[in-house]
Amino acid sequence: MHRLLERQLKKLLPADLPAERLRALLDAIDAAYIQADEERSMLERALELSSQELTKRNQELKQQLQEISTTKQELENSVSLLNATLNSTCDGIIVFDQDNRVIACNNVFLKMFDMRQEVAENINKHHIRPYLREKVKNLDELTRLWEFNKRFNQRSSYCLLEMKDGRFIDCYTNPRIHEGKVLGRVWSLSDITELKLSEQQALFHSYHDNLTGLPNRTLFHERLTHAIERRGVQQRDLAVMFLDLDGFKDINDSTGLETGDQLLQMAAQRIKETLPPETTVARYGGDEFIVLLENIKTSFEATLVSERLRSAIDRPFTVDDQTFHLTCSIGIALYPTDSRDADALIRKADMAMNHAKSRGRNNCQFFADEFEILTSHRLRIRNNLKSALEKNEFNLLYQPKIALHSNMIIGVEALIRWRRPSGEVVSPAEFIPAAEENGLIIDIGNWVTEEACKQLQRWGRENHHNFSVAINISPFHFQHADILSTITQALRRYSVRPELLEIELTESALMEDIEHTIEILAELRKLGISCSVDDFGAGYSSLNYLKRLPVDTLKIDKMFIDDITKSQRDLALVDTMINLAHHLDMLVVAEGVETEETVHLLKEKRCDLAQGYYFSRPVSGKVISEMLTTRLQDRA
Ligand SMILES: Nc1nc2c(ncn2[C@@H]2O[C@H](COP(=O)(O)O[C@H]3[C@@H](O)[C@H](n4cnc5c(=O)[nH]c(N)nc54)O[C@@H]3COP(=O)(O)O)[C@@H](O)[C@H]2O)c(=O)[nH]1
Repeated sequence: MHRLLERQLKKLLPADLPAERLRALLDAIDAAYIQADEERSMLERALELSSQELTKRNQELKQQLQEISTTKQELENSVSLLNATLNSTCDGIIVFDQDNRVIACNNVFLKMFDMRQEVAENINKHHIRPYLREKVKNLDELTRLWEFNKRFNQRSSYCLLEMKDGRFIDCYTNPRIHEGKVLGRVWSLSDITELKLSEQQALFHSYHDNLTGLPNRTLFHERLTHAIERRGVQQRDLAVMFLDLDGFKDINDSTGLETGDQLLQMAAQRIKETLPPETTVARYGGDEFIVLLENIKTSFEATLVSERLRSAIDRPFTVDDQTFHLTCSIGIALYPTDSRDADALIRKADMAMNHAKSRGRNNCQFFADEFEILTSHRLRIRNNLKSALEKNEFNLLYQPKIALHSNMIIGVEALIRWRRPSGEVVSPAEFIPAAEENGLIIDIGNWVTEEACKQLQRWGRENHHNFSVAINISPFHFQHADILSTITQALRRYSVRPELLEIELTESALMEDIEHTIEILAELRKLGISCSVDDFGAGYSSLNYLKRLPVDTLKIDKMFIDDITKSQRDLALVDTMINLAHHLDMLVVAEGVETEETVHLLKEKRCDLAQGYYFSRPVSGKVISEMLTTRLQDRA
């Protein structure tokens, strides 16, 4: 204790205060001071400590604030990046949390579903369904996807939405997974309408014919196969009808492709309209159509349908003020009678159609087993042609052409024959079409040219000059081979004058590529080789082409000549053809003359030349030599 305080206390306290009590008092005061000192220093210490703590805390808080601000900045950056990303994709995006609440969606999504932002944000599973029902056609598909997502919440899933407004929307969903826990789902939606439409278009084109819009042969085959499968259960019959427009190629060749196309479209429409709406009608090829009749009870039903089809095609067609008359040939194969197999039914209906055609067109024919034999015969012919050429099984016969005013043979038509080693003679009417199919017609045509020139040389050596040979050139040969060089080489090889050779071309051959034809005929004419139009009137005769073509002779088809003695109409037609040819400075040959009466009438009508069994059947070159010698002797 401070000495001054101690002295003051002693002065104030009674002097008789016992020393031990004074001591105790002073000690107590001393102790109180010491304690107060201690407390003060403790307080000071405490104050000092809490100030340090506050400073530290303050610093920490500052740091935390800094961190929060940085985090906020980063968060804002991320959100803006996320929004920019969401809105820069072409896909609609919508993100859900685990309770199916919308967390985010982009503008594409809003536009896709014609939805406002606040509506999207408040979507929940209760009101989304009626909303989607209004827009989505195949809601079942979406329901299926939701169920799948619920069951397999860690998997991605997909569905295609068909919207009621015709759009197609592709939906992909992916789970949002964090540390193994599913936090929700991200849906990505793309509008694939254009893709889908072009896919549908491509699919349509692969199953339909471009020109007529009818199913094509692939689709027909599929439908027939399905119908056969269903038949197994239902036990009802089917009919496959093969329909081919008669002589359509000639029309196409003479009028041009555009008119031909329009006619095909009109014919397709007529066929469709004639049949019940559920019937499958397909375009099988150029002018071929095929029909599938389901649930027929008797073959008579098929006959009735084919009659309806034939009369529908029989009505005149008008294209650009031009009227066309078409007919068709129909072949029918029945399930299960003719076959239980789709390919076989089509093949047999085709065979029956070919048979209907060979019976004179505008016909309907049911399949019969013997057609298969006929077809295989045709196939055999086709396969044997090559070796026939190599083995020299062909020969030429010659049919005289008579000048009606003088009864003299002025030339011959060369007609090919095929004599098989067995002795069987195959008619050119059978093997020429087969040779045209397999391309051998060019080799055969070249052989005929060579052989005819060789024979002309022989006749020349026998002093039969000024006497021409006409050779038949097939359309395929004329259009696809270098006919000019074949002919000039053969003429040169056998030293034959070009004026002695004539070529015969049918109307269809002449019209196939008219400009090319005119060019070649002009070249031939320059060389001195003449040309005649064979079977005039049998094809689709166009006076327009006659005017333009450099042809010298017109050969009237046998079918017009046959009846001129009985039919005034036919006689009038032949008369008109003769006059027409004369006006165009052409000679006229009547084909297939068989009677004296016919010859008489032809002379009356001033026909120039005639050819036919009345004068002579086709005979060998040797017989022709004899004929020429006899006539020369007769004249002498
Ligand atoms: N590309 C080639 N085609 C040829 C060749 N040789 C013949 N052919 C063509 O084959 C078809 C059938 O010919 P073919 O059996 O020889 O019959 C011809 C005559 O024999 C026959 N004809 C002649 N006169 C009469 C008759 O009075 N009555 C009667 N019933 N038939 C008769 O007509 C055929 C002549 O036809 P066309 O040539 O049309 O004038 C036939 O289309 C031949 O063209 C060949 O080498 N190449």
